[in-house]
Amino acid sequence: METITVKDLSFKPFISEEELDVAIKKVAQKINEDYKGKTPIFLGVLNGSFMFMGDLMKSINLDCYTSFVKMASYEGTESTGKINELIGLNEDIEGKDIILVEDIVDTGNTLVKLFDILKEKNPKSIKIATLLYKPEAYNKDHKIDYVGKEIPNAFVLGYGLDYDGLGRNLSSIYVLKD
Ligand SMILES: O=P(O)(O)OC[C@H]1O[C@H](OP(=O)(O)OP(=O)(O)O)[C@H](O)[C@@H]1O
Ligand SMILES: Nc1nc2[nH]cnc2c(=O)[nH]1
Repeated sequence: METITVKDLSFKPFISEEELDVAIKKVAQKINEDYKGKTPIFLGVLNGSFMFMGDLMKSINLDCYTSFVKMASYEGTESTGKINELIGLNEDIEGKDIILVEDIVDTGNTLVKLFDILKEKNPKSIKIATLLYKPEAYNKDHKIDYVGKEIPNAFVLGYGLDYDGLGRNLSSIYVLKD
């Protein structure tokens, strides 16, 4: 694996496909144990989670539902400021066990917004599974239940994660070269 260039930036190899595979299977195994006998709804957060979700679900052996949501944020009026809307949730989640699937938790802003919106729909439980987690950047109190890999506070690319829309198709993770 070599250095790659995406637009104006150079990235170097960071997490190989093999390492990702091991991390994902570990997360799946833990979820399989924790949710034995339950029928959770896995909710992938688009766009970034599509690859993780695909590989994770192949190792989940529970009866489960699989769906995707997306956060859309737009400018409201002066008094309402930025409005965050959850789109794509068609199922009724009341009384259901939800597992939110993210590619990365960085500051935690996205996670907290999603959590607040979902909580209003009265699910039985909401847990978070993320492939990558940046502990140095995270500034929220919310517990992150399943983490594939902890990484330093650097910009990463590939396996669903983009730079300006590009690079999501890379099958491993790269990090910005300094
Ligand atoms: O913890 P945070 O600082 O909120 O960052 C994490 C979020 O950022 C990325 O999504 P983004 O908004 O870039 O959308 P995308 O998945 O479509 O790329 C990523 O997929 C997470 O959802
Ligand atoms: N591509 C990419 N998106 C992110 N969103 C939050 N953190 C990151 C990151 O390190 N890389």
